[in-house]
Amino acid sequence: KILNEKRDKLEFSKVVCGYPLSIFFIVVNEFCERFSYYGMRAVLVLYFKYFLRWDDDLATSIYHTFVALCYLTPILGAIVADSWLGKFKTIIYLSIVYAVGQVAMAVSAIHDITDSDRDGTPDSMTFHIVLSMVGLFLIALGTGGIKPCVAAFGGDQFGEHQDRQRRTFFSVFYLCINGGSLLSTIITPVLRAQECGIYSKQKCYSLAFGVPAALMVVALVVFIIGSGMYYKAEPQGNIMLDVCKCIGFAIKNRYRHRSKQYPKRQHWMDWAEEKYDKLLIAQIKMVLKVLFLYIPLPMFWTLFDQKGSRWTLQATTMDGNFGALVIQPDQMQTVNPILILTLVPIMDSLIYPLIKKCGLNFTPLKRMTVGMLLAAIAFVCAALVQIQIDKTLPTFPSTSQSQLKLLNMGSNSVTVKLPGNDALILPAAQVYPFINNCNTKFTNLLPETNDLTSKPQEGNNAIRFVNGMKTAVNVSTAAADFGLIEPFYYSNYSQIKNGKATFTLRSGSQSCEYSTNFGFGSSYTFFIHSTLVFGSNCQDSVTAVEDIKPNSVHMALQIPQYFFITAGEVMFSVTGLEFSYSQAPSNMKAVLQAGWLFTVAIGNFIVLIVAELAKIPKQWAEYVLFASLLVAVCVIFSIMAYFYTYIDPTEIEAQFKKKINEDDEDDKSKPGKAEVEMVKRDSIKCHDEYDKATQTKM
Ligand SMILES: N[C@@H](Cc1ccc(O)cc1)C(=O)NCC(=O)O
Repeated sequence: KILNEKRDKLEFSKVVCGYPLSIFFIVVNEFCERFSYYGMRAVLVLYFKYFLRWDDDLATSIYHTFVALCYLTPILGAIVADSWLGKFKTIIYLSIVYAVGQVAMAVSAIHDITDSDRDGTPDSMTFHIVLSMVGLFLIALGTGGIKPCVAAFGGDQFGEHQDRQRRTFFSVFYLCINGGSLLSTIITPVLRAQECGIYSKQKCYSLAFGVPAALMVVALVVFIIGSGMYYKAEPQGNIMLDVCKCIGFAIKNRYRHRSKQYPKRQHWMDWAEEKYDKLLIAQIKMVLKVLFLYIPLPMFWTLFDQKGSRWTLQATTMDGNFGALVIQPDQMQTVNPILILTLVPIMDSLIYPLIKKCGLNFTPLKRMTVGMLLAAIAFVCAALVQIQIDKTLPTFPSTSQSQLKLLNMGSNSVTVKLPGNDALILPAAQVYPFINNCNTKFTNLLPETNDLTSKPQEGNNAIRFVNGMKTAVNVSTAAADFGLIEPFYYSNYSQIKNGKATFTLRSGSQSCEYSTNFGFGSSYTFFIHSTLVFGSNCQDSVTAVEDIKPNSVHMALQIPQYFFITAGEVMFSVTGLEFSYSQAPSNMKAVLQAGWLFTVAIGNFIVLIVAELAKIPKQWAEYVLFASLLVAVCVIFSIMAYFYTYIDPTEIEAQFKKKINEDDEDDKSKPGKAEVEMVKRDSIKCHDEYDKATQTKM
């Protein structure tokens, strides 16, 4: 009945170029949903840091917890879909939850709501924190819950004879994911940078969250419009409960019959045969076989998800000047979806057919193995880039050392003699950095200062001023205020972005301007000469002393690592998504999709654990460690894959149903046995549906 219903539905539904029209609504829905998710995610850490005023550690932890939660909730969504509501209703209900969550985030970012004194900052941070946490929880529930359902629901729209089209669908589906995420990761940071507000203008996080919220509503509406065209498989009872009970019974029964007197069975699940239907046992075997194969997979995601963390940090120590275009470190991540949009069509229409033409059978599991190797190569590239960067980094004092910097404020060179060191000549307006073991004490040389102990963060430049004049000077730029600097004293460091900066130097009512260009990640001490005359050009009266060189390794060097990780993603992830669908029994498609997504969640946890425990001092060595781990895991996976036999679940299910049907016919001719069988079958819910399906099919 089910198969016939599906065939009827598919025959009735409109077909465009061999594809069911319903697919159009599903891919547009995915495009909008991914826009919503990645758009919101792109500004989330900044929202925590600058709106909620959390420190870096708290912001990063909550961010990663949220991402991990988004990949844990698919299990919940899949269970609800496969056992209770069906995929269609699950997608609708959870999309509403999702949209409410996005709206909650947008509202939580309106500072005016609690800004009663109208000073631009919220007065009750608790309100904003609670609302945003509720919002994030609903989003995680929604995005994760619908994720396995949408992919599986799309797969359901194809008939048995449409294998090729279904494979293409999964590729197009992946393109839509990346099209949506690419657009949103470009757009939402721009929206965030706008200023908005009712009483006072602040960075517009509410707009940056509001647009993704609107897109989620669009996703829901588009999905509902397609409603009449979908094939909607009915859920077949609480299948997960049946599966758990069946596995539990098999284990218990096996344990009860552990003595040697009982003959062994082919598979440990066969110990459930006394109580459970053979079809259900066969379906569980299919799922377990695939889940077993999933065990090594989280390692791929462990490497893949470091794009957003370690690789972005690496980019902060690099030069992002691409001529007309200046790329910020976090914008480098958009290389991934851009490459996906080019690589998926190339792979599908050129590389895979070419490999097939060469007579090679490039099976899904082989593709996934190659995908893992490519990700390992990407990390080797990252390590090589890191080695280049390390060569350009300054030497900072270790915990047992101190640093002394001497600045000659005079107009002539001076000779300096430090205890236990040779005399040195220090030219005018120059800094001499001196790293010294803590046991040598210098007294009365310089007042205590908090100097830099690492490269400036996020590709910014750390700038300070030293005032060599006899009068106090006020220094400011559009982005920073250095305050009033007393005579022969220095300001604190301020962070300045790359590009041209103009500093205004002011003393009383008089002022002058000093302009200069900055690269990425440098540090300068600007020395204001005693000869400066306000009201005239002060360009020649300020000397820039370079404390830390600007980043000199170009960000373009990250492109090879992005290329390899994305090529790996196309081979691993796009293939894995389709593999999880095609190898799942009909009643557990969403569950296996959720299993696939669960490997992503585990991968994210491994990042957190390894980063915490390993504490490898050299970043390049950590990259090499991750690459080696993935190669080791890849070898294990290829051995497991070698022993995996591909199945056609529809075919197996049909054979079982046919067999059950034949047995039924036999039983009808044997008086009394049919009743016994009926009682047995009543206890297995899914059995009936399949039985009927086979009868109609035949
Ligand atoms: N390639 C990722 C999407 C992506 C986009 C932008 C980024 O900065 C990072 C990742 C992908 O396709 N993921 C699968 C998914 O379902 O989201």
